[in-house]
Amino acid sequence: MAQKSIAVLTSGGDAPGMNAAVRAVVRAGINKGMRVYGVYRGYNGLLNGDVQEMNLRSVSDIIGFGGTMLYTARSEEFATPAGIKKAADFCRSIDVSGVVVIGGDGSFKGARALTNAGINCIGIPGTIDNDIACSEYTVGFDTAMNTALQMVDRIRDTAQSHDRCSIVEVMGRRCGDIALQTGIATGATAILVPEIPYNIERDVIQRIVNTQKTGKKHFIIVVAEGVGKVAELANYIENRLGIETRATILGHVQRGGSPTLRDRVVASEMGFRAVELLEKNLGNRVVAMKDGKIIDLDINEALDMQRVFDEDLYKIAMTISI
Ligand SMILES: Nc1ncnc2c1ncn2[C@@H]1O[C@H](COP(=O)(O)OP(=O)(O)O)[C@@H](O)[C@H]1O
Ligand SMILES: O=P(O)(O)OC[C@H]1O[C@](O)(COP(=O)(O)O)[C@@H](O)[C@@H]1O
Ligand SMILES: [Mg+2]
Repeated sequence: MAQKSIAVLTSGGDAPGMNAAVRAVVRAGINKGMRVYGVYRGYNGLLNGDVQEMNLRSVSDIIGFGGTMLYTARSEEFATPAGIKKAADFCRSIDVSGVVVIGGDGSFKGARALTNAGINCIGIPGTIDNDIACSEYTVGFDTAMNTALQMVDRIRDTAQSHDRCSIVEVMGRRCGDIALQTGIATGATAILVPEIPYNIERDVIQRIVNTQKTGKKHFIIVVAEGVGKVAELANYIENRLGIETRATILGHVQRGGSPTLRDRVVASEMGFRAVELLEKNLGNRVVAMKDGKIIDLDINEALDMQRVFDEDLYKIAMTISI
């Protein structure tokens, strides 16, 4: 029987742990007797023929590195019928029958389109945002949260020294998970997320005033990117309460850095599962986490799911940060 060839690519925003997933795909594939190609710069690599056959040593020493050794991109050309056909034709030209796509929901739509064009694709959730509905965990989330935690702890030191209020915006696109987790872990007086409608007077000002009454003099407010407007909020608090207030947007610092143990382990498990699926000639599936276990499910089912925000955790945060 001819040797099976598969490929692996990273797409959309990078996330710490993507390298660990690439390593797992390459090593598991070779271990199963497959030829494994690394595709550079997301789907663009399939359009430009920018691929390299990997060996066991091609992925040495990358498990602890942030970013992605395969680089990543957002490709407009790929997301067209002509682009998808071109990518599928290129895969056929090098005998690649399956592709592991490590990325977010946009990348999964691309994986579905490529599978429909005849190349089996398996998605692995790789994004710091944790915004993939089908999976309770996405590779990169733990590292990003821990980076945000360290940064907010530092901001708290200076806010405390100056009796100030500090507002910190964290990433997450339309998802408030990084904000919620970071807010709890840093004891934020208020946490604003896009999933929960808020009222500035009730959910920020009143919470600050209540804690002032019990002697608190510095305040951390964590705001999700999907809520934004942190400079306006800082002005509002300063004018309304006379508390000196500073706003910080953490930004891309959250996307970098060495992946945590959790991200390395989950990425390794997910990469291995993706190769097992391709070995069985399955496509159009997404690897995910459910109840702490690695599962896989149909990509259409995955893309149709609606994310559920952890309102119970939000209520706990609001109850104990007083
Ligand atoms: N509906 C779609 N059909 C085909 N390809 C898509 C589709 N949506 C996104 N893609 C491809 O996936 C890439 C990454 O998607 P994007 O939404 O930017 O990031 P992420 O995967 O992190 O959510 C896009 O640049 C595009 O090439
Ligand atoms: O790096 P860019 O293009 O500025 O994009 C920023 C966005 O990417 C993210 O960091 C990660 O999102 P994706 O994984 O979906 O690409 C978001 O939190 C943020 O909104
Ligand atoms: Mg996304």
